[in-house]
Amino acid sequence: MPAYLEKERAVAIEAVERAARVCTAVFQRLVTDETLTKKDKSPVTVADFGAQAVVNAILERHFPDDPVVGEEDSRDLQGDGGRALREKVVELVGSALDRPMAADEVLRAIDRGQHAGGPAGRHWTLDPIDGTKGFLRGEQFAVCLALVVDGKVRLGVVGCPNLPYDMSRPAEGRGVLAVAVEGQGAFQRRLGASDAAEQRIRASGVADPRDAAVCESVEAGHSSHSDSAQIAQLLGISKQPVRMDSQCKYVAVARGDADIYLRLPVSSSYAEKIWDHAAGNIIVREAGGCVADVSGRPLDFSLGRTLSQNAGVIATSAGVFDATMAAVQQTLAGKAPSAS
Ligand SMILES: Nc1ncnc2c1ncn2[C@@H]1O[C@H](COP(=O)(O)O)[C@@H](OP(=O)(O)O)[C@H]1O
Ligand SMILES: [Mg+2]
Ligand SMILES: [Mg+2]
Ligand SMILES: [Mg+2]
Repeated sequence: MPAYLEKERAVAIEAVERAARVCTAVFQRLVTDETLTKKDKSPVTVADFGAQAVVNAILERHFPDDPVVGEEDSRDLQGDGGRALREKVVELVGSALDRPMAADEVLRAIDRGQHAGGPAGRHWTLDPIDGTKGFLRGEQFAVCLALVVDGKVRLGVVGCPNLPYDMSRPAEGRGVLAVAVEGQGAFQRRLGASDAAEQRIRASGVADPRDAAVCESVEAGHSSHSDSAQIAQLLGISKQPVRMDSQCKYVAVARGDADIYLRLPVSSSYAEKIWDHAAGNIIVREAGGCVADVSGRPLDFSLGRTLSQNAGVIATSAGVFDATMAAVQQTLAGKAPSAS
């Protein structure tokens, strides 16, 4: 009998591998001149669209009935205004899939990501490039894909093209793919390698919070750096936090490079998106770590496209979770983030 989600796992890995290749190819060629700005002010590039089209086309081929909750939509690629960008995306997708796709097929593939999500049945959730700002800076970013069944994340894949495979030996190359299926543990393999040997990964065994390493977003607009400094002080941590974009932070906790990932709300009106957390969440939990929001509640992926009942994210190795939550609550008590 095949293992639970065996085919889904293999297809998700293939999709993330191909999308990661799209992203790195674009970075080499286009990133300098093809940036536009979405309404939410986050930069989005031809690579976001190309990667979403590639992943959705692969998912559709293998699982035609599965809907997708994806970050991007094709609006910026439509009509005369979108022509130049559309042509680049179509060319990119054709070369990534080894077969040409017509423009309308590419737009349709991107818009397969418009599903509303929710508690019933299966859906995938995709962030074609998480950490867009890191991508544009040539730093960390990740291609993130997860499968949600009956409101719970059951499979997650995070591809990190710029993350060293082994942090203690950075000269040995970059490119990590982390994968986890519910109940089966978390693993890493080299991204883009013909040798796809997998290695089990585990969160750290650190027990004394003073020894913990903290990671957080590079962007102070995504997570409060001043609150994290206060939390670190309460925990007696003297080391500076490591700042890194994207769900690479979950991978860092899942393999013990870091012990605590803090994502502390800056605005009370911002709802975290499911594609920003689904894959990383299961990878940390299957590596033996813990994930909750700033109130200690588990992240609820059953409510649609956002984590509307959660605020912020705290992911840690198991031994420092309680102490971290206590310091988070002490720091945030009576401090409501602004509504802007
Ligand atoms: N005010 C805010 N608070 C928290 N996260 C935010 C935010 N505004 C944007 N983001 C999200 O932060 C993600 C990047 O996370 P990080 O800061 O950990 O690298 C972005 O994903 P994209 O880069 O896919 O757009 C975006 O969805
Ligand atoms: Mg975005
Ligand atoms: Mg994202
Ligand atoms: Mg994104």
